[in-house]
Amino acid sequence: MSKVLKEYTSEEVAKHNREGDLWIIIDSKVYDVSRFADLHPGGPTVLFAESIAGQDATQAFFGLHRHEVLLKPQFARLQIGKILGEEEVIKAPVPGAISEVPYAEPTWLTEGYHSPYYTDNHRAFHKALRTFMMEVVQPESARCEESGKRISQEVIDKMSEQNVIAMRLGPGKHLGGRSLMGGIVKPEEFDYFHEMIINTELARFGTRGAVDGKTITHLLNGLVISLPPVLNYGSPELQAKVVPEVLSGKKFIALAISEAFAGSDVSGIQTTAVRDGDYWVVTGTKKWITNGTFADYFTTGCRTETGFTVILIPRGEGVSTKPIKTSYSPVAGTAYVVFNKVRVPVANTLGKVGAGMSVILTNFNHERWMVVCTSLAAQRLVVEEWSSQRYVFGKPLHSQAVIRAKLGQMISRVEACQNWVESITHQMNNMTYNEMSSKLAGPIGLMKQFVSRTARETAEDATQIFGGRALTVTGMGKVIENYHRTSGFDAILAGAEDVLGDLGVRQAMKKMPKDARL
Ligand code: HEM
Repeated sequence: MSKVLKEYTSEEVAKHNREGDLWIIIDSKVYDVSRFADLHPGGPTVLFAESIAGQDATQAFFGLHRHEVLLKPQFARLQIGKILGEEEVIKAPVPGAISEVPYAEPTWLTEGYHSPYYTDNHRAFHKALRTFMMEVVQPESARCEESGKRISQEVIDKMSEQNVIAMRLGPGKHLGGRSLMGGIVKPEEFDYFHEMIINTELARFGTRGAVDGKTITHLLNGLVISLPPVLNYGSPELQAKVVPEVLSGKKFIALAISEAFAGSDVSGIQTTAVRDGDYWVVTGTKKWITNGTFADYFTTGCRTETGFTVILIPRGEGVSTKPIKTSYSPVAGTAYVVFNKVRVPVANTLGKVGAGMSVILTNFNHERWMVVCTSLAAQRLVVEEWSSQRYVFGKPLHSQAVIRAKLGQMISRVEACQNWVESITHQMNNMTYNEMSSKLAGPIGLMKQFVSRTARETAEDATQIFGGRALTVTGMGKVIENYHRTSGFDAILAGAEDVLGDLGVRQAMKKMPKDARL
């Protein structure tokens, strides 16, 4: 129940203007900061200034703090009343609401614009999902940001109740019989635009890596890349055991391909699996394994007598993991994994022995497209940050032409990427799996290269605009700092940027008509 707030006049507030008896007004709300002053991260003296103590400090406050500061319970309780006859102007975000900041949302979500791709069902799904994310996932995500711990089982359970985990794998038979977002979308209706909505909403929390976005995104990314080989190539018995455990969020799974020796170069892999009756004996190490520190299963690339084979290894005797420190979140559980003579039933082989390459390749296009979606959403969030510009020489920063030029570039990039990914998503919705493999591998490679390059350009531009603020992990520039630090990851995850650009051109060259001449 919200408490009834006392009402004061500005004159009454002005009387409390000294150390030990200090009130201020922010956006019509009256705060008693008498005792807080000594604890204030910006120090007490700034609060004693003549223009602040007992005064309306709205502009000074919003020039130095994000709005979320006032919403934190420990600071919200400093409010003792409001100014008589005035109402707050700056409102807390409403779960599910669409941002009104220009270009903060794609056009399909912007009032008065149209899209050929999204139906009313996509819109209803989006609204329900954003509300759920803001109410359930975002607060947990913020807690994890501070603690460095992975998200709680309770939140994972809530996500699996809505079948968010299953939906992250995209359309398909694994959705059969499930109630998706409380039944808003039927399993057979669920398409790649629904999945794109999930990917973008997950990445929309404002910070990546150590914080919100990737906390959650990465927790589930391990699954998105490692479960499809089980779904597509596991024996019925293996699927019946593993898939429900993972999709209900009770167990975790990681893709274990890359090694310190070989990066993602599958031909250089040194982890071996040697047959011993009905068992494989697996020995070797894996590096950079997303979700590895807490995974219960590892979809593992092994060298076998006849080539490269993928085997599902449960955590057990001989499996050990240790965290790798990266420049983003420990919550992603990035691990170094050691397999020491691990005995795994041969029945855990995914696909044919020696045919592991096709098992791994099956999912590449989908994974790269997913990275594009999440990277794009994070890029758009950086564009949204331009709404909170600091004042320089008495004017908002964007009154400078040089800043507007940068903003123009940032907006153009995010809109170009958005249009490209929507066009590709439309193709995915209308192609068979084989058509996607032959027609989209190249364009998705090129698109991923483009999106991750623009990400870094935008990170640079935003850093210049935000100046020193963009260097600090907390405070006004925190979204930019995080984006600048982590946007380069998307250039590496799911295939290095240059390699993917090259793949795109090589695929196109294959389709060049023999008689093409100028
Ligand atoms: C209810 C009132 C206030 C609360 C709860 C509050 C809280 C905070 C917090 C949490 C920070 C750390 C920000 C971060 O890095 O995450 C901070 C920093 C700061 N605050 Fe406040 N503050 C209040 C009022 C004010 C006012 C009125 C001023 C006016 C001058 C002010 C000046 C500063 C400064 C200069 C910093 C350091 C900013 C920086 O490092 O960039 N604060 N405050």
